Amino acid sequence: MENHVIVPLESLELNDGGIMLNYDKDISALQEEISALRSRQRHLDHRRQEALDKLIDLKGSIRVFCRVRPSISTNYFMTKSPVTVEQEKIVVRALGIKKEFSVDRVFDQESTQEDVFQEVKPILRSALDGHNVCILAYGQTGTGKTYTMEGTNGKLGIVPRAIQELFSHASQDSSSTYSFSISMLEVYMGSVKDLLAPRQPLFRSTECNTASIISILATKSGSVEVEGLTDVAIQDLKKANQWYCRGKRARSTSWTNVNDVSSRSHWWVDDLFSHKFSFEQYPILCALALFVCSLTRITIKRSGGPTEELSKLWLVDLGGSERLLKTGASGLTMDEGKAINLSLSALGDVIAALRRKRSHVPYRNSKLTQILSDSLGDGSKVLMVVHISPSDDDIGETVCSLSFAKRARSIESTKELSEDIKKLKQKRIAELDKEICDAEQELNDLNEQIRRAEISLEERKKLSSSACQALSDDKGSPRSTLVVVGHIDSTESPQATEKTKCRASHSHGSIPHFMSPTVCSRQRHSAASHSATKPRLTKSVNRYPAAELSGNQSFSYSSYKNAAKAKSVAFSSSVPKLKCLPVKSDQITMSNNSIDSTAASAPRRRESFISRPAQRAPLHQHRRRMSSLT
Ligand SMILES: Nc1ncnc2c1ncn2[C@@H]1O[C@H](COP(=O)(O)OP(=O)(O)OP(=O)(O)O)[C@@H](O)[C@H]1O
Repeated sequence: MENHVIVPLESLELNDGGIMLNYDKDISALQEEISALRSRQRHLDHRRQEALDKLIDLKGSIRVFCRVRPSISTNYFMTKSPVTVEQEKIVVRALGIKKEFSVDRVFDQESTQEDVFQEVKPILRSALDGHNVCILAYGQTGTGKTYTMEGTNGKLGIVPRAIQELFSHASQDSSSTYSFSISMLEVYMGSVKDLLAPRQPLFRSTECNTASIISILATKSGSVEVEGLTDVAIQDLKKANQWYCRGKRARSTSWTNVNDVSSRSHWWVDDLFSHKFSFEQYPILCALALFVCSLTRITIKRSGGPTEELSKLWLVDLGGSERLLKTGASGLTMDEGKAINLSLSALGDVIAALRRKRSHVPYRNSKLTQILSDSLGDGSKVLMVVHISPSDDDIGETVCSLSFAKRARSIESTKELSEDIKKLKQKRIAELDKEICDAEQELNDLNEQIRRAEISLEERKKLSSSACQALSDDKGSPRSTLVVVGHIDSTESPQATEKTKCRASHSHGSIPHFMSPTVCSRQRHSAASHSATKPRLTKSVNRYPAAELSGNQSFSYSSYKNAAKAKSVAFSSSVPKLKCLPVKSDQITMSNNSIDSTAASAPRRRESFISRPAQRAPLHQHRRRMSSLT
């Protein structure tokens, strides 16, 4: 079986040393092109990052959103909701009192998971750019924190969408290499439980409990490490989802173990008298269900730039404490209530201190704020989604949650911006948005260009090594054939070009391309009918008498010099020159219908030549074999 190596004609250079394959030059030209594209890509990405930073800072690096849960009341005579919303404002009316709360964005009852995620997306880009990011869901139980963060099967929440987005971006960004890892934990009454560690039911025994307690360390560089926390490398989206689901299961399992409670959401109201647990158990269950903060951490490692960047994306479902008051819990439960209230109020204090740019930020006041301390402060981006219920019954808790939100964004709420400044701010935000959009568009185009250049480079490299092999491997691969593909005649029809392309591709197969009788005979015809090309051919060859022409379909070179000159006349190519490989003249036999000396300036068409370095078969032998086929 013969091996055919297709070589573009332009890659041949003939000089005193012989016929050259000049792939190296072509490869280095492509490498240079790729490196120029990459440098443009880095520059653009830097510009995009700067614009995004400015945009996020302008919008506020601590942003507070509010989401209103749809009404779930089945009461047809339900009174009008006390909560009304505007784009950036919530108004609560009760007992003739009207309270207004400003937030950065309100998601009303009709808003979808996609609407929420669109607002979250820019902050994720920030995490990929190397900033620590923290997204927190806060609110009364049953208001949709888990729905927003996790979602349901058909309506994915922020966490699965964020994971998808990270992987999707990583696969598109050819300027950097990203690696991700995931950790999941719960903070409960000042203890930390590792959700991805080998499973140990939290409440089965004291040993299990203590085994789950992990300490929090601050490193010299200022970053925070949760000592002993399982951190799993996630190579792809599928693995990421598997680990995320495992963490979620570990979380629900702990509740199931205690009480056979399948969900932490609505069970407590409906099941209060449903005989699932005794009245004595109930306050404890409430406390457990309400006061656990669930945290998912995605660690992002980005390399490819001058330095390796490491950032954390925290996705936090905060426990709510309000229901405790309604349950009349006492004893242990009240202690738990205090613990969670401490956590949440500590978080409020931290956020308020950061908003006011205070020099002292009280991170150490709770485990939660300690864990999040390097992701809430300077250079980090924080997003809190406060959840409220539209129901009249929950008015007290709604006001509590909104007061918390107000506290978190205290600077903005106390110092309202004038209309002019607001307009200027909006204008600048729109400009930055456009800048980011344009940069992203250009980056996508660049990515595509780089991808194509890399494919060409790979092809060149493969071709180069195959051609070298075919030319140099006299003994080892005696039957390898070099098929030279080049442009010759600008007058050939597109259909013929297609056929010759096809022939070139078929020459990879077991029948050598020059043995294809149909194409040859067609081309013989074609060459004969194109009498205009003949004089040019004769002219070019006549200038170099050593070049032998046989009929109108093939010729062979008997001297390198002549061949080199003939080629330079017939195919002076603008394509970068490739790797030089000396070959004896009789190793290459060119078979062709006609050669047009004007081809260099004419549009290219592909034509095939055959070189058989190993066999060194003279041209008449080729013809004999061809005729024996027909
Ligand atoms: N925006 C929404 N659209 C549709 N359904 C919602 C929405 N928000 C919440 N729900 C539904 O309301 C119920 C309670 O929501 P969820 O369990 O997310 O509340 P939660 O605040 O996480 O409660 P807990 O604090 O107990 O975990 C769920 O059945 C959920 O599907």
